[in-house]
Amino acid sequence: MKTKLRLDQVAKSYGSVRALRPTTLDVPEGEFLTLLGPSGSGKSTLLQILAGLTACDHGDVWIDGRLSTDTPPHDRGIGLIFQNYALFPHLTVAQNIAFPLEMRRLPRAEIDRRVARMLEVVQLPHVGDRLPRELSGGQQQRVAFARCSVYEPSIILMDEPLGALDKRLRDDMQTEIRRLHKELGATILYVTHDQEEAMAMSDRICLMNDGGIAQLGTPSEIYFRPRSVFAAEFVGHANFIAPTPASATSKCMVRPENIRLLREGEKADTVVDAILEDTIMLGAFSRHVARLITGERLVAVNWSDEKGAPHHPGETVRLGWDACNTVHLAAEVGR
Ligand SMILES: Nc1ncnc2c1ncn2[C@@H]1O[C@H](COP(=O)(O)OP(=O)(O)OP(=O)(O)O)[C@@H](O)[C@H]1O
Repeated sequence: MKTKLRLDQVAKSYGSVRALRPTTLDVPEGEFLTLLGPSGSGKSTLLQILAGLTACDHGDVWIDGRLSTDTPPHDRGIGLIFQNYALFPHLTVAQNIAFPLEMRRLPRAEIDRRVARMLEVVQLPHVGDRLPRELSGGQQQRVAFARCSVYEPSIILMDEPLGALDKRLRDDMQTEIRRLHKELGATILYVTHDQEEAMAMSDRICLMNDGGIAQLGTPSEIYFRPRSVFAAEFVGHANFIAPTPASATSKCMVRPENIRLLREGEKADTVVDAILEDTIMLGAFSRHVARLITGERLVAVNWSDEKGAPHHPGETVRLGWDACNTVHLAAEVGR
């Protein structure tokens, strides 16, 4: 697969603040890559360097196989969408979308054709004559996407584009952005600090911490095979368990759905006794919280069982998990 974007040992500091440690990252053409991480982990800095809006102190940026470290933003062929995607309030939706094409002095007929097509793509064919304030937040977001995509950038950078929207609208827009990604075939770099959003949307997730890449992998790899305590805790719930004497790692982890509340006589590679503190029935799943003699709490999420004996807080239960579901963690990966 052709590499679309490459960061080679790119680093950035603001005075004494190290916003980005020397970072190397390859993004293949057509990939949807999400930068996920806590506030201040360097996500926006990385995106801004790619966009050319911030200069890096060290390293190089390659776009489409061309050295682009010093290329000005408007010559990078990159579309940008940020959280405060300001549409021009005094221009109609169609005029907003046409704007980048007018800047590029395309013929009028070509502009009209592309604007009409983009309005179809974002499924807003009838709002071209409206002003932005006559649209809902989600519709405005789609217009912003149309304005950014209309000149067909092959790379689109999005920094928390759904941050300002409510949950329902976010869900709809996530689906919409995925659909547009497929339709346009663009390479998308997407910044969020919302792990569920990252899981739902990405081909790969670049998990960032403390100005560096903590882990790079598919959503499934990051969830099931986190390499560090940070990665295990940042994505999903992590049950930390004592490492076996033979293992060289400092900590081990099991996901809640891999810990079973064992029935009478049921076996598992590791079995521990615990006091059940709480059971919450969530529909298809039930979530159990149990305390070990050592005081640690484990969370188990199992299929709900209508016919099984009901569980009560305070009762002693047996929890079990299998060796293949035990993940060995290195504490300091990515630091
Ligand atoms: N212009 C600036 N001047 C000084 N420090 C900055 C500047 N921009 C970013 N920083 C610092 O660099 C670090 C990384 O910031 P960055 O915005 O890249 O993080 P982020 O992961 O995008 O965070 P958030 O999710 O809060 O947007 C932070 O410590 C931040 O305070």
